Amino acid sequence: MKKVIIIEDSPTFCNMLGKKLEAKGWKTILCYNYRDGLKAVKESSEWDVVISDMRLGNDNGIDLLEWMRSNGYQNPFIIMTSYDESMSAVRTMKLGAEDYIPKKLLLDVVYERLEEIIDKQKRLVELNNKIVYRKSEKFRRIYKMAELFAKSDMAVMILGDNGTGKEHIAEKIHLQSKRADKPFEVVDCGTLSAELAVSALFGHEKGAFTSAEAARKGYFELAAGGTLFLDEIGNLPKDVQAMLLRVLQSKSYRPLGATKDKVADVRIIAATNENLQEAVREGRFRSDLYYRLHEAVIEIPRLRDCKEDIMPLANFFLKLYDRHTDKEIKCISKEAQRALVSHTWPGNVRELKSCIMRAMLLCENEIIDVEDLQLSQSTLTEEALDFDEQERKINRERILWALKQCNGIKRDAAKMLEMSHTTFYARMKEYGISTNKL
Ligand SMILES: Nc1ncnc2c1ncn2[C@@H]1O[C@H](COP(=O)(O)OP(=O)(O)OP(=O)(O)O)[C@@H](O)[C@H]1O
Repeated sequence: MKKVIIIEDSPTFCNMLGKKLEAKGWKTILCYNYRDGLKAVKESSEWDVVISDMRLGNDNGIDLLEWMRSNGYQNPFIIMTSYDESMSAVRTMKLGAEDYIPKKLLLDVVYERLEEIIDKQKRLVELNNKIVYRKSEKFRRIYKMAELFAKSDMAVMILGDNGTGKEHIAEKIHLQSKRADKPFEVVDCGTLSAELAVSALFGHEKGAFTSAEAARKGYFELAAGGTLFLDEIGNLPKDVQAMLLRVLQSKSYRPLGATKDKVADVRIIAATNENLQEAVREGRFRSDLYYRLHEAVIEIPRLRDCKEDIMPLANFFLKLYDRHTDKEIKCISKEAQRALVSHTWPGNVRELKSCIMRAMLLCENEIIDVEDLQLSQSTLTEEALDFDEQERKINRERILWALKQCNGIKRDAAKMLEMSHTTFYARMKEYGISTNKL
C-alpha cells in the first residue's frame, strides 16, 4: 500500500492533510514533531514518501532531510513551506528533495504530486528489475553522479566502449529526473543521413515532400517534455550537427512544411564510444556542439575494469534466461567462473549476456561448465581480437606522440591527453613505454 509520513507541528493541519490522503487510498503516519518524524523515518521502507513542514518548533525539516541523506535513507521527500522560505526551499532541492510546496497550495496539488512520485518509482523499479545494480566502486560512483545530474536539466555526455551500459545509465538519469513521467526517446544518430535527418528529428506535415502522404512526428515532438537520448552522436553527419546545434540554442524547431515553430522542450543526453575531441581536432565534429553537449560527463568503464561486477551480472543473465529454457540449470561451475572473471570482454556487458545465453543452450547438465562458455582464445572472434590489439596499438601511439610533443614531460603529456596522472603512468607501464627511449 502507498504510504506517506506527514510531519507537521500543527495537529489540525496534519490531521486534515492525513484525512485527505487517506480518502485517496494512502496509508498515513502522522507525526506532530521532529522526534516522532525521525522515528517514523527510521522504521520506514525505502518507497515511503515523507512530507515535512520546514519549521517544526525549534527543529527543522531540512535537518531531517540532511540526516536522512547522510544516513542512506533515500525516501522521496516533499517539504512544505510558508511564503517567505523560498531560499531554504532551494537548499532542500539541492539536498535531494522531490519538491517544495507552499502550504497554501498544498491541499490542491499534493495528491497529484504524490501520484507522480509513485509512478516514477514504479518505472525505476521496472528498470531495476531489468538490470543489475552494479556494486563495483566505479559503478557506485557512476550511479551517484547519475542521481546528481538527474536533478538538473544539464546536457549529459556518456562516454564508453560498445556494450558497457551507456543506454541504461541514460535511462536511469531520465527516470530520476523531473521529466520521468514524460517519454525517453532513443535516436540512433548513425542512421540519420542528412536527407532523412530533418524529418526524423523534427517531423513533417502531410504533403511536405512528394512521398509525405501523412504527417509524421519527429523525435523532438515524440520526446516532448522528456529526454532525447542521442546514441552514437559521433556518427552524426556534419550538416545535421549544425541543425541540431541551432535547435539546442534557440530551443525551437520547425517541422518540414509547417508554418510555425514548435518549442523544443527536451533534455539532451548523448553517448559515444568515439574520441570526440579527436573528431573535433580532425574537423569531423563541430566544437560548438561538442561544448553544448558536454555540460556534464559520465565515463563508463569497460567490463574488464570492473571484475567484481562480472559474476553478479552473469548470475543475473542466468536467471533471466532460465525462464525461457526448459532446462534445469542451477549454477556456473567454479572453473567457468574463473574463466568468466579473467576473460577480457571486448564486447563488454553485451558480450557477457550473449555468452551466458549461448552457454545455457549448449549446457547438457545442471551446471554450466567452462566448455559451454566457448571463451578460449581460439573461439574469440577475429574481430574481437583485432579490436583489442588495435586499441592497444592506438593507445600506445597516442601516448608516445604526446610524450614527444611535451619533450618527455609526463605530467604535461597526461594533461594534453586529458588523462589523470595515475592513469597515464599506469598506461605507460602497461604498454612498456619508457621516456629514456624517446
Ligand atoms: N547493469 C546491467 N544489468 C543487466 N544488463 C545490462 C546492464 N548493463 C548493460 N546491460 C545489457 O548489456 C547490453 C548493452 O547495454 P547498453 O545497450 O546499455 O550499452 P551501450 O553502451 O549503450 O551499447 P552501445 O555502445 O552498443 O550502444 C544490453 O543488452 C543491456 O541490457
